[in-house]
Amino acid sequence: MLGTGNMGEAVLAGALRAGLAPEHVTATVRRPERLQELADRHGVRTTTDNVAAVEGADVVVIAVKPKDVAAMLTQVGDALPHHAVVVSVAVGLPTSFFEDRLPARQPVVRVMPNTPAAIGAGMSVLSAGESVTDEQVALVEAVLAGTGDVVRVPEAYQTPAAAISGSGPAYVFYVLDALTEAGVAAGLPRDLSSRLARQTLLGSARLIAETGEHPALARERVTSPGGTTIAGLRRLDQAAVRAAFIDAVAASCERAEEIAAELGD
Ligand SMILES: NC(=O)C1=CN([C@@H]2O[C@H](COP(=O)(O)OP(=O)(O)OC[C@H]3O[C@@H](n4cnc5c(N)ncnc54)[C@H](O)[C@@H]3O)[C@@H](O)[C@H]2O)C=CC1
Ligand SMILES: O=C(O)[C@@H]1CCC=N1
Repeated sequence: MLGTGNMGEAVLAGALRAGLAPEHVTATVRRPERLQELADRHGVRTTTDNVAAVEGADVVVIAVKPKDVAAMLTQVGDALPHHAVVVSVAVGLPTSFFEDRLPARQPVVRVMPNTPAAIGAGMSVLSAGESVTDEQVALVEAVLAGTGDVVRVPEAYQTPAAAISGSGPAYVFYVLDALTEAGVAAGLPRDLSSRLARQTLLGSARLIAETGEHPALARERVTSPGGTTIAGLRRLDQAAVRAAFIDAVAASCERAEEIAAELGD
């Protein structure tokens, strides 16, 4: 794991929970004070030496910010074992960005995970590059299996997928925070409001997951004619909340394209 920050550590934690042996994992960081912290929390080997970390590796996950990826590839490219699958989680950067900067035929897999990976409840979308075998994709899927659901998609879907499932937890936390504040505004103690909002979000998500029901139908079953819910939904429609979500996802997609353009691909 090269660059073990928020996302890298979440993927690491999920994979370890599902049985990946910590002694087979090396996590790199830039700041030496993170070395002991990561080793204590996860039992993995840690180092600031990216080149040493990739020696003998079968899978090399690159989890630095998109702007730091090119320098990382320059640094480790020649040290990568030929068979090592390079897995990128960087938003915006296509597999060709990596293939153009790595030795010929180095296998590259692009993954967009999300932070619930840390507790095995993540969503990852995966796309294989030019030189990846089915066995190598299966190996990456096996590593990711502990982080939650994994789906293989055409690479063209990576940008919108990043906007829905990659950034999505932030939007959901935003809604949770807003609902909690709304409860406080309506007179509930903060702890109680937070508990009601959190369990409602969890229960609603589980209900949809377990019944497979369309969310619009599930919403209709909460909405009594002339009742309280329709009064609230009407305000959400007046505030164009649905359109705001559509705009938010479009803005996220635009930003992904911008990042790719800024970084040369
Ligand atoms: N945060 C999220 O929810 C998601 C992030 N991503 C992607 O994950 C990547 C990382 O994002 P975050 O974890 O949020 O950022 P972060 O800043 O928390 O993590 C990046 C880590 O890389 C380290 N780093 C930078 N250069 C390094 C080097 N040369 N050697 C070793 N370590 C180095 C930094 O010190 C930092 O700990 C990005 O490419 C982002 O697009 C993808 C999906 C979701
Ligand atoms: O905000 C970002 O750029 C990253 C990518 C998807 C989620 N977080």
